[in-house]
Amino acid sequence: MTILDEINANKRREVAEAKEKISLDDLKKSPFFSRRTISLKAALHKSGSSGIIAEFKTKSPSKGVINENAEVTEVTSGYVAAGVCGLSVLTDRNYFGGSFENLAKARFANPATPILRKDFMLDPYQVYEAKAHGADLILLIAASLSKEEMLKLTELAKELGLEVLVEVHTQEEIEKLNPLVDLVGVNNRNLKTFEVDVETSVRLGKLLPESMVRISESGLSSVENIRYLRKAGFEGFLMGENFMKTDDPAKACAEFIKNL
Ligand SMILES: O=C(O)c1ccccc1NCC(=O)[C@H](O)[C@H](O)COP(=O)(O)O
Repeated sequence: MTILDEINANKRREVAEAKEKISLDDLKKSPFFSRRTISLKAALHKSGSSGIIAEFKTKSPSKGVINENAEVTEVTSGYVAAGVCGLSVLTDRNYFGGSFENLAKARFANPATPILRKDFMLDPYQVYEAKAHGADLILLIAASLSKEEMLKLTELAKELGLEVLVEVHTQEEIEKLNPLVDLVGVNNRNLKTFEVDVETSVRLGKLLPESMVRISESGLSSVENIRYLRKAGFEGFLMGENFMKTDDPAKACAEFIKNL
């Protein structure tokens, strides 16, 4: 069993429990449900965009505890002041220390910035949850879904006004993309071995449909990484640990963006 299999099995249990506690009708009553969402794609295409999508991530399966003191409002508003074009907030509690509370806090603090609900999405119920807690887009991990499942979740997200970022790590996973997908993220981290290789983005980037907005995810730690990936056609760069492992993630992010 890989870590992704384990996380997904746990997620299925969590979703079943959540459905018992909060009905779809209740999720639809959230004040966030009628909110107009913000496009990450548009933010990436704005002239002068840094392309950085900074993640609030306090722990991970590969690194354990990354930062136990970070406070979501302070860090995410600092990221926005630093010039990121989007935020990613983990909502998985067991493996990443995330929560819906963090997502809602980031939403309140950053009303004009696109926010990704970063979680392991397997069930349509989770798409409603994302909208109800203030997200603008969701992540679908191709390794966890069939082409048909991915299409259904994408259609629902689009219906609710959410953008869809599909994460791929292999050529076979690219075959699962559908025309409704807004952005494609190449994960540089192999979720079976945790090995990180930026060349994965360059290799798979060449195989992606021309029209797709490309995001490189994981293991990015230097300005040189970003320049190299920009030349390879990437417009977005999802970065978590590099900022979160410092005492002041927002300051680290500001210094990084200043040097881009
Ligand atoms: O980060 C992990 O250890 C991990 C393990 C299993 C599944 C997913 C995992 N990470 C999720 C992510 O996509 C990253 O948090 C994101 O790309 C940022 O990566 P990084 O900049 O390396 O923190």
